[in-house]
Amino acid sequence: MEEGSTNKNILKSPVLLKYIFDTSSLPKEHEQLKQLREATGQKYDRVKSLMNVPVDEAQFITILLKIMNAKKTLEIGVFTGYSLLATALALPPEGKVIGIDMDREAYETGLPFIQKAGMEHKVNFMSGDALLLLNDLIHVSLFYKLEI
Ligand SMILES: C[S@@+](CC[C@H](N)C(=O)[O-])C[C@H]1O[C@@H](n2cnc3c(N)ncnc32)[C@H](O)[C@@H]1O
Repeated sequence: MEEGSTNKNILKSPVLLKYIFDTSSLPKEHEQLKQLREATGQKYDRVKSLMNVPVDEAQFITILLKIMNAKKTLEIGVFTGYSLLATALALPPEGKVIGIDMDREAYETGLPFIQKAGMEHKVNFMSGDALLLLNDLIHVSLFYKLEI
């Protein structure tokens, strides 16, 4: 299977997928995303590593975020942070992404690459059960009339 590809890829034609990966997706992958993906593959088994979005899907998310001119995003389920970092890279300098995951160790596996990419200032990671934390976020923002 092509590096960075999984059976979760958007494209289902293996030949077209290989062409797009070789000529576009992999050459365009940000160096820190590549390193985060490799570090995830080294720490976790193949099945668990596949929890990260594949490279083509992350690039599709990037396009959507840019078209929308997104400034604030919420990521529920971060794992080692591949899509979190792809999101942070796509946001403008003042952009913010709140990431929630109960698995802090997984987030900390990807954190050095978020830092090396200079994106840590955009990321607010919350460790815990998203169902509970989202309720807290709603109540705090309503109480303080905050725009989260
Ligand atoms: C598929 S992975 C996320 C992958 C990530 N979005 C990416 O593409 O790089 C799903 C993550 O959701 C987390 N998760 C599952 N249920 C959760 C919950 N109730 N609250 C917080 N995190 C949860 C798991 O710990 C896991 O890390």
